Amino acid sequence: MSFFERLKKEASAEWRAYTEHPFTDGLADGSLPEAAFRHYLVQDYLFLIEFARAYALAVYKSPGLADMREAATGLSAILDVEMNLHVELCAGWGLSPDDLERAAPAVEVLAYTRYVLDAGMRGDLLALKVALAPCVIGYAEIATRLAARPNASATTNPYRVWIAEYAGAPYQAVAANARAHLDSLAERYVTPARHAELIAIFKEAARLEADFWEMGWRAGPA
Ligand SMILES: Cc1ncc(C[n+]2csc(CCO)c2C)c(N)n1
Repeated sequence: MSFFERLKKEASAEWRAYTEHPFTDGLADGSLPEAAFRHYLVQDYLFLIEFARAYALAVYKSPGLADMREAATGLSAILDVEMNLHVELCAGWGLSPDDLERAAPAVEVLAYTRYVLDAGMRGDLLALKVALAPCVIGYAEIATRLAARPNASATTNPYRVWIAEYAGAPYQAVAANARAHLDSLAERYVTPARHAELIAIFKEAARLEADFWEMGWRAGPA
């Protein structure tokens, strides 16, 4: 079993609560209230700014050049690709990138991003990549599941662009690379004594992902 599979198995309750959250079903069939999606997306823009810092920290924490390049690719995927999706979708509501940057961050954004940055600052690159894994690999898994649903790509589904972005080949390749890199780091740096520490980090990050969906979900009409 790969290191990533092992993490997922050990954290199966947290992983399911995150990847099968009702918010994701609402995206798949288009039933998610717009207010919920909008709140999520604005907060996610702020989240991505902080996540870019975590990838920059991964560059700094990299023992070798190959690790550094992998982290730099992740940084660029956020700043040059993923945030464009947010800017385009938010422009549809009349929100500019400046408006997004000026929004007040929700506690869920602060909790998650501070947790990941702290795990990376006190730990090594492997600990940081374990904290980043639910985010990067989880979204690929979620989008693949959603894209297979009957209404996911229907023109009547307002969330089809979001699903297509994360289910599409370019993003799936980013996630596959992240997964392969995590497994290779684990081969180099995991010792039996570290398992508990790494599983705890993975569980916590998955739990904070579920809280992030929950934040969006609560912003929809009751
Ligand atoms: C709460 C939250 N979790 C995960 C992602 C997805 N994501 C964040 S960084 C990154 C790597 C490359 O862009 C990916 C896929 C998100 N947007 N928001």
